[in-house]
Amino acid sequence: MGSPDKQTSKNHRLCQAMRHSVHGIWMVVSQERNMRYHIAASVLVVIAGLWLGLLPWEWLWLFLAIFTVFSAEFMNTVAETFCDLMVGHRFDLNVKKIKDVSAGAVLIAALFAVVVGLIIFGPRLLALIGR
Ligand SMILES: Nc1ncnc2c1ncn2[C@@H]1O[C@H](COP(=O)(O)OP(=O)(O)OP(=O)(O)O)[C@@H](O)[C@H]1O
Repeated sequence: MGSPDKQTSKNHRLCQAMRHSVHGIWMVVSQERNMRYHIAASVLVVIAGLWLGLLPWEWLWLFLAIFTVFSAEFMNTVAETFCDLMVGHRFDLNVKKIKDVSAGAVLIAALFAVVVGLIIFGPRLLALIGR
């Protein structure tokens, strides 16, 4: 993706808003290593789900977990970027609190995803091992 445009006014068209949203998604995916780990893990989980033939309600829980983690990572990136904009490399106790709490939110979302994964895949994997 090229250098960002210099627009500071509101979006006037839906396609303009969409373009900026896609740019935002691309920035997180291309710049945040953890986001790429989340995507890789999600792709593996979806492949495993297809292989094991999950039920519709199981897919719903899985996608809820996946998108909860993605959303938390996006908000974490927003918090980190805003903090860095405010204080740069200067140590600040409030910035530490914001960044740590924000990282904690991602961790909680990831734990939720692990629990959902265990509930959905655990019995199936045990059955496969026990064959
Ligand atoms: N300006 C700052 N003032 C105080 N503490 C900071 C500051 N910048 C970073 N920290 C501390 O360092 C930790 C790591 O900060 P950083 O911005 O690198 O987050 P990260 O979670 O490692 O980033 P990423 O999500 O990109 O991997 C923060 O959780 C916070 O405790």
